[in-house]
Amino acid sequence: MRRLPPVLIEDGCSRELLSLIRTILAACKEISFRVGQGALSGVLGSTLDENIQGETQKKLDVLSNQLLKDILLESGYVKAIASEEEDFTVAGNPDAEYIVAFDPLDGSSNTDINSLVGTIFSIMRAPKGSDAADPAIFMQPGHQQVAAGYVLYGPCTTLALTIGKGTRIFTLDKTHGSFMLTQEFAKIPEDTKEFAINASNQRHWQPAMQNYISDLLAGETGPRGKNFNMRWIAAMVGDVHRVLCRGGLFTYPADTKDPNKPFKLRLLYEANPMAMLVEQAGGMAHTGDERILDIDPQEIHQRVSVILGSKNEVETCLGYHK
Ligand SMILES: O=P(O)(O)OC[C@H]1O[C@](O)(COP(=O)(O)O)[C@@H](O)[C@@H]1O
Ligand SMILES: [Mg+2]
Ligand SMILES: [Mg+2]
Repeated sequence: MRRLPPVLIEDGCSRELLSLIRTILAACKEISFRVGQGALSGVLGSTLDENIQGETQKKLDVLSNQLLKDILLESGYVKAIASEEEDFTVAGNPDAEYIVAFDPLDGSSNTDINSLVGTIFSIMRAPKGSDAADPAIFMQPGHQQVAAGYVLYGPCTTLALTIGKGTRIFTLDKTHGSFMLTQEFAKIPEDTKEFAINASNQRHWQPAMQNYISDLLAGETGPRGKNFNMRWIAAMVGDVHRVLCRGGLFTYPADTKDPNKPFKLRLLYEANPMAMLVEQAGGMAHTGDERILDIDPQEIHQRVSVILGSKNEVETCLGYHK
């Protein structure tokens, strides 16, 4: 079984990018350990604080963010970082080549129930001559990402990673702390009978999504002529991992529940990296209006609607949006 560094070098990964990825993974190994300690870690439960997006921060959100931020900034490999748990971008080494956006702990409401959580990251090049303190360096469409990945802290700790040459899956060998290649190339089946959506929002969806989901639920007796199963982990990282493993459609569509917040998932550190991983595994990732990776971001915590997964099923869903 092969370790991560030689695999990435074979894929043409530069030494500097490899060092940056290994730096992120060093923090993720520490997060994996803390998450795995559960109640023994002393960091379950919520803080008294909210992030800039008005969401209560879990103690593990804050700890994971601090671990990633410290190790990345100390490494000298990043010019700037953007995080779900930071109000603004943070400047790093002005001479570094890369910038990193991350969701330190995705699905953090799952920490208290011993369910799936993960870290999602997106790596881009800093534009030449850019100022490390200028948030505009993150305003690049997702197709410019040079690498994207997530680390899923589940019964085992799994890394899905792409540097634009397919999506590979690694498993953390906790006996010696190395990520080992356990799936050469993830390939999302084009067809599926499984979908994931938070159905409690159903009455707030737009008509296109209402119609699409009601046709899935009608199963054999409806226009689709086949039965569909439904799953919802409440952590995008867990739902996308299932899609990478066995296909499916995952969506968090626009809704009218809160007129100030029509979308849930964040573009820079949730939708973009997941879209790259999914496309590199042969799937599709769309908002309903456009390809996620083609969106020009306007601000670091921007939210978007997400429809991703098995190609033919995403296309069918998009057919309802025309
Ligand atoms: O609360 P809901 O509607 O089930 O939303 C779940 C979604 O929210 C998220 O948990 C948001 O991520 P964070 O935990 O990083 O805020 C997604 O991972 C997930 O798909
Ligand atoms: Mg998240
Ligand atoms: Mg998070």
